[in-house]
Amino acid sequence: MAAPQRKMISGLIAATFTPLNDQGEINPSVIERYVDYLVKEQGVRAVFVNGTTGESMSLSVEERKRLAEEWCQRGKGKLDQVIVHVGCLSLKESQELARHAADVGADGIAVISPCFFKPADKDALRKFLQHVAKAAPCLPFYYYHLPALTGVSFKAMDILQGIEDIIPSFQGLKFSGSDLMDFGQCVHHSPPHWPMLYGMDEQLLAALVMGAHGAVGSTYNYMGCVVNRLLEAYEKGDYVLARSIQFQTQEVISYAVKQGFDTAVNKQLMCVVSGLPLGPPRLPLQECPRERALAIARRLQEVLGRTEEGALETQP
Ligand SMILES: CC(=O)N[C@H](C=O)[C@@H](O)[C@H](O)[C@H](O)CO
Ligand SMILES: CC(=O)C(=O)O
Repeated sequence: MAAPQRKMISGLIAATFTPLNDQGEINPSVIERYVDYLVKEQGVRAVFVNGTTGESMSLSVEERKRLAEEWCQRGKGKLDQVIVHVGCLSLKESQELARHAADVGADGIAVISPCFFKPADKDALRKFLQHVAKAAPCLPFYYYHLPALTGVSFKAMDILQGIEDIIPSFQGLKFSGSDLMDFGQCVHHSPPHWPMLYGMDEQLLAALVMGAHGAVGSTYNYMGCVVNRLLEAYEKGDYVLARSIQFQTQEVISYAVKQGFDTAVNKQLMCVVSGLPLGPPRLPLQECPRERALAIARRLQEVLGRTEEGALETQP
């Protein structure tokens, strides 16, 4: 069965954090407020749930199901799309999550490569993806390319080539790598209705030039409103403004990197900026000192302020 036609996803997609309570249990009750925060405060209307940022590999299958369900339910009428990442080390678990995502009304599923036993070649990975996709044949399927974390670095282009023949529901790519030639080849050789989504927030503008339709990232949780202006400027052909906004987000991210930016720090930063009680990360990640997140938040505040002024300065 072919996947039904849905509106092609574009623009910014926030890779969501997983709310935990102080006991370290998932806390889905925060998700309703989280949705409202993204929509109202960040102008972000699409989410990528249970990915890297959501610490999916540290969650149980049951927890991932509960979170996917809550995001789909709470997002109804508010979010344009809820994409659920269902990649696991176990094919069976990925299939179970794919079926579940279809049952709870997700708009798409994404899968990374297994990364303990790694696929020996691109065909092994393509077969793995195919077997997951088959469990939810009506859901648009995205390949999530994340070589730095999976250690699986076949060219995304080699995974995509002719993939619609083995995965009829194949629908696009989330490319979290820095190889813009590979990304460009994916754009060049894919049908125009496959969204090509870029995942390194610090160099989104370069990916837009290369043909990205949108972006999935962690920083859109708290810099979505700023990066939306980058997208607008790019659409209008104001590359000077687009670049100055990208430079500003780079300043925030590079400052954060100097403070030891990882998913734990990122989550704490989101708590500080949004006021949402997202709780600690789960082991093996460890909570970062609040002072560190506050310092990054302050930098962010300064830079976002400058973005406003910078934007005004370049207006005609
Ligand atoms: C590995 C990882 O989590 N990547 C995120 C999503 O793809 C990004 O949004 C980064 O957090 C961001 O680009 C900052 O480096
Ligand atoms: C950032 C991203 O795409 C993820 O959390 O998976």
